[in-house]
Amino acid sequence: MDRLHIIGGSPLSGRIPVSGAKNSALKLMVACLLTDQPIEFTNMPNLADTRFLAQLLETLGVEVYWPRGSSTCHLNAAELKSTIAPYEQVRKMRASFNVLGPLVARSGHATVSLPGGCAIGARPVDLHLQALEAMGADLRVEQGYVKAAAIHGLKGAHINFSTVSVGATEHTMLAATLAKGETILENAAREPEIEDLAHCLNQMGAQITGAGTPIIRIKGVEALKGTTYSVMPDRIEAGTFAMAAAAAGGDVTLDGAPVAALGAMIAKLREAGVTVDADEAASTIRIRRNGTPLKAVSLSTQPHPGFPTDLQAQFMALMTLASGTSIIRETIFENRFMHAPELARLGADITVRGQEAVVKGVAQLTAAPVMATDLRASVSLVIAGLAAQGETVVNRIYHLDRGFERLEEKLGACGARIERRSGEEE
Ligand SMILES: CC(=O)N[C@H]1[C@@H](OP(=O)(O)OP(=O)(O)OC[C@H]2O[C@@H](n3ccc(=O)[nH]c3=O)[C@H](O)[C@@H]2O)O[C@H](CO)[C@@H](O)[C@@H]1O
Ligand SMILES: C=C(OP(=O)(O)O)C(=O)O
Repeated sequence: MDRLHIIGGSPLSGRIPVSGAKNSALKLMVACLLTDQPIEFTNMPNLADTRFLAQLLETLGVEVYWPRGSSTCHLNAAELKSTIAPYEQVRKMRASFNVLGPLVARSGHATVSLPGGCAIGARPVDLHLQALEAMGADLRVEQGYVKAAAIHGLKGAHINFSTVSVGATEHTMLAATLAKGETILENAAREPEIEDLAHCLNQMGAQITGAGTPIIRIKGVEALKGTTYSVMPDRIEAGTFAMAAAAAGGDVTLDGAPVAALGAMIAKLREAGVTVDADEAASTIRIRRNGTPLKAVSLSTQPHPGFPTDLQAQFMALMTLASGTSIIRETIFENRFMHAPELARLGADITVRGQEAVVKGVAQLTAAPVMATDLRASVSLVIAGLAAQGETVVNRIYHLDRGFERLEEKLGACGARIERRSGEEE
């Protein structure tokens, strides 16, 4: 099992290229199921999650051509050989569940394993299922699988989501592209990845308006066609490096950053006393902190355009070093503070009370062995390790490999002393 060894305490300096967005790529890849023509994705991040989804698509009959290390991925779903997404493949990665709607839209039926809960929360899929039912799918849940059929195709529906859900919004949007008639989604999620998916689907011939607002309209079409599409840059990866630079200190410029998608994060970093120069036209964000103390800043995670839950752990790592007390509220997932006890091993002072973490800043973190528990929690430990005195070992980094491409290489290029090693946990 791989682990990271980090010798902290030195500032970061240099440029970091931002990779394609995992959370966009996963839904874009699923869109290939909606057409029998080839699709080419560029700026595709090489991650455990995207490679894993490619394998599931292959199980369904999609021809995948994606050489190792390449950021261009070709998918061709000319003929599907299966409409069954097995437990082993959906259990390991929740985004796999999103093949359900497209398979039903294309083939009239599908059997897809329920994804189940995960470390950060229960994460039900009731909203996904309600939306597909509203579109005329006949659903049964048996032995952990959703069996769905719409032999005469899906039909447009008016759906008002009771909770803002990124996954349910994207899933329904995908399925509605081939439905008969118009689908209207109210209380839709507004995350930038939803706009990215809508742009790609529209390039494929879909008729979607309103993505990025709470009301999305999708006029169903007979068929979609192939396209070439560039995956948007990863705002969570960019935000993570911004916080690493802020925590370790130094001067780092992020290249190819989705500036407009990072408004809430940039505002919080500035409030904390970090100098942030964001240039939307150049797609760069420069982060500087040279000796200025960090100020404690409180926040509450919110659906976009609020502060993203996927950056909460990283911000907490930063706040462990601020002067004063910050209160961090997690409102999206019920169990997303597993990094708190691990950060405490590095000397952080954090008290978790339900959905709130009270972080009292300390003057210095000190190195320790720690354990990654989920994707963003893992990287928060890397951030803390970069700022801590001594050698921190982050164990179980397979979580990290789900969503960060060449992390050690990118940080190492800015002077971080970070190395991946294999073997027994430390
Ligand atoms: C692959 C991907 O893009 N993952 C992102 C996606 O996850 P995901 O799409 O799973 O997150 P959702 O936006 O759906 O979840 C938001 C909340 O709604 C609840 N809910 C969701 C669906 C449902 O049917 N019923 C229900 O109750 C969830 O349990 C959660 O409490 O958005 C999250 C919120 O920005 C991010 O943290 C994840 O990184
Ligand atoms: C929670 C995340 O991913 P997923 O929804 O795939 O679990 C994430 O990207 O932080």
